[in-house]
Amino acid sequence: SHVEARIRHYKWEVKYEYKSPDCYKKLVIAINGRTPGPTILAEQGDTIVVELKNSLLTENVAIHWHGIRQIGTPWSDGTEGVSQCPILAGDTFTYKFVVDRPGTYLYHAHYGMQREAGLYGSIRVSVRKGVKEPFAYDEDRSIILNDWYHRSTYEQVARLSSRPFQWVGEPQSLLIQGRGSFNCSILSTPNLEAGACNMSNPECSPYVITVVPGKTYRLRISSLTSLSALNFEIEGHNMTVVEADGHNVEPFVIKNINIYSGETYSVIVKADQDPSRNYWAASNVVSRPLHPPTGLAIFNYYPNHPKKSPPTTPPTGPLWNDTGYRLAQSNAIKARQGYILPPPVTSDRVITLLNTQNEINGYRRWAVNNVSFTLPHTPYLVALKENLGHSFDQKPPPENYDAANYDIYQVQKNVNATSSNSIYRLKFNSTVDIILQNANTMNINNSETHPWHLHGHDFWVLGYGIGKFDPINDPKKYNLVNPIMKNTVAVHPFGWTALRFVADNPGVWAFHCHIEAHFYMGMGVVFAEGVEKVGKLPSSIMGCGATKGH
Ligand SMILES: O=C1O[C@H]([C@@H](O)CO)C(O)=C1O
Repeated sequence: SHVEARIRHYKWEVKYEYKSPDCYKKLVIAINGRTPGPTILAEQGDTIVVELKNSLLTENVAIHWHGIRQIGTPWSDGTEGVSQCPILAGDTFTYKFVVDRPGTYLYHAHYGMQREAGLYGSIRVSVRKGVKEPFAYDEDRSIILNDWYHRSTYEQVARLSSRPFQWVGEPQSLLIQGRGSFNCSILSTPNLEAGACNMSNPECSPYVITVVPGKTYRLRISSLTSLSALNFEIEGHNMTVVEADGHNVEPFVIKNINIYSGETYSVIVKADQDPSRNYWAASNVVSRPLHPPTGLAIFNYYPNHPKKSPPTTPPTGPLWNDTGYRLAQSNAIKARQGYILPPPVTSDRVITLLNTQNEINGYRRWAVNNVSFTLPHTPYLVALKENLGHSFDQKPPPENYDAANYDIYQVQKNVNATSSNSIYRLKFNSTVDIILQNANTMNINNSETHPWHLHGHDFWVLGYGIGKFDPINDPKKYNLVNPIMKNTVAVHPFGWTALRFVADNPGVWAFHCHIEAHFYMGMGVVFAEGVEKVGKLPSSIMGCGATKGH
């Protein structure tokens, strides 16, 4: 039977407010007074309308709908410099798009480094009424994991753009659904003025997941960290992974889950342990040696008091440098039987992207194939669709690097890079393979984890490896049988990840490292396809650069 799709209308006001998510008071960017912002709850096929008022007073904004492909509405992707001009302070902008598939998605700021100021939230799209999911549960909960910095986003970008380079450092705390606990006693006295840090502030009491003994829970766990790769665990409980980035996964049971910024997972957890006590739900940083204390929430068995501390020591997570452990989980994820969308067996084009840390005029940058990404002042979508001439670099970025002579285990001999508005023009409906190749940073014996996120598409994850990608032998090992489709995937230290996607969504789409500082420092590219098929652009996305007065 035909079910009428609904319009879900939201009115949001984006505003700076003082909040204490981890007990330390700072300015955050809130939506209707909240961080994380309101959860968007919808059903497959619904239209989401978000009327966004920018009340930041002196700052622009843009919001990206992470995992939503924006088919037919590329101007609603919310990516400043790519799909729209920024929303000016005082202006109201309306995002309108269809959530065409069920699953767990996110939204967050996509302008400068505003995401890390707290502008983010969940999108949960349920199956149409009458449609049965291949797994059962009694309750459905969304939990966003995050890391948290005490410096303002202005200080962060100023540090990253300074010479000599000033790294943003490790976050001060880890948040679970917007709550963390910073140890105020380690602050020097002057910072304590006016109660700037108060560990008994109710705003930073741990998030509580209340469960009824014997019931089964679908927990939608996602990460929007600025920097950290995380491992999440519910003490004493196994988790069965059933969904990743909106796709059903062949179920697998794990004790804890590695999750990278921009990823979403659904896990099934049964409240089947000793109900006389509570348990810790914990997030721990992996892949970096220095890290903030464990992020803690309480897995509360009803009717115990939700604030009753579990009697045990919280889980500390796996060894931070156990890449093999994380690689094994990456390899364990397969598309679920009955839900497999097989990839085309061959591709039309292979683009290899070497990820390196570089310098330009002494400024620290990240680059792919030695080209560091900068956003143009005129959004590509408008520039291409309206033929606004040379408002961005026309020179195609490199499709490869000198693999035969490049040692991924050494600091690059010449760290100097160039910069560009790197845009790859893809033939409409062509099949494209991307090989993401990781390498040593500018520090000896160091390679980091990079979660890459693609806008406007899902890609098949064909394979992972450690070491340099072998273009002859590694493709023979690709999983073309039941690869999972995702929109965000990890590239492990000194490793490679191979992806395939079909360029079938008219528009211009960013593809970038989801680490906030790394994209800001140039770790990204842009894909354009079928722009001539894009409908009439709304004038509301214009008003900057060459689009002024257009
Ligand atoms: O971009 C980065 O800079 C630092 C470090 O390499 C600076 O030395 C780091 O860990 C990053 O991810």
